[in-house]
Amino acid sequence: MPSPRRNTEGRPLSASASSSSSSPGSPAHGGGGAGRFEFQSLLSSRAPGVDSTCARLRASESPVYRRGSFPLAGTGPSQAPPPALPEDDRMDLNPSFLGIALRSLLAIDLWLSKKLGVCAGENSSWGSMRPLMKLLEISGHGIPWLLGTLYGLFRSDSWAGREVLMNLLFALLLDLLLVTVIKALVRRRRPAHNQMDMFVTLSVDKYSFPSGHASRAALMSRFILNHLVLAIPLRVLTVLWAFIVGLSRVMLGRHNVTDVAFGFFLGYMQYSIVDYCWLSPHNAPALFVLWNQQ
Ligand SMILES: CC(C)=CCC/C(C)=C/COP(=O)(O)O
Repeated sequence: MPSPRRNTEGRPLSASASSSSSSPGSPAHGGGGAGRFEFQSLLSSRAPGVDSTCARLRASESPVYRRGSFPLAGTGPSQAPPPALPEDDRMDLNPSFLGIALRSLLAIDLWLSKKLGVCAGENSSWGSMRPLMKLLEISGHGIPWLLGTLYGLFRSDSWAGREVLMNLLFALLLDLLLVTVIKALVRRRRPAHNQMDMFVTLSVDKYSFPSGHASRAALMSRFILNHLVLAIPLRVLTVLWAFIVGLSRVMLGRHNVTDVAFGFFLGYMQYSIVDYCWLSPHNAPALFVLWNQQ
């Protein structure tokens, strides 16, 4: 049996007040009004203890209602305008709309990621491209970049070269650290269609947010563009490589689109940190002492 409708102070509304404005089937009444149910669920999801009647009244007290466009708007002269709500209650609706936006974004993210995961398995529609995608995966993996940087650092015979490579090493380690911390905090599972057959992973790599490959690719390409004087075609190729590494993560089914998008953003920002804290023999002599002794 439906509970009697109440005013904002919790007192039952008069029969005329409760029946004058809502009819079965109207969104306000709840008979088949899908919009109302969504609205109500949003309100109740924000405040778990609030019952549906209370949620309905909150809806009737929204600014939309006060402007007269909501079906619960009073029609009789006996109906006084609803009392003003405390500021907190009036603000309540906004986070719900943010919640809807976020949930919609997540739904689109999952749908798009599944659609793009065309190399997720050998039997997927683009399964034959999987070896190429895995090659791209290795090109953005941390191990080759770390080993290559260490090798260059110890082989370099110029101070300028050592300085750049020392900062590249710092950038790679910072990236590894930040991605590990965020993955451990967010703990978003990899897509269900992913096959966990990656080469050398850390324990946090069972999580997918953010994509470590995407962040490294963005970081490396910004680093290369800023510190290696390259011809235009090579610069274009560098940016293209970063983009394709990111795309290949979704095509392999390793990540959702938002993991890769955030990975790109993270890598981009990491370069700004590296650039701001740029290490040199002047501000970090201890790091370069090894070569001073040679
Ligand atoms: C073991 C080292 C040094 C790095 C791990 C690299 C790795 C496996 C990152 C995961 O990347 P995604 O988050 O894009 O899958």
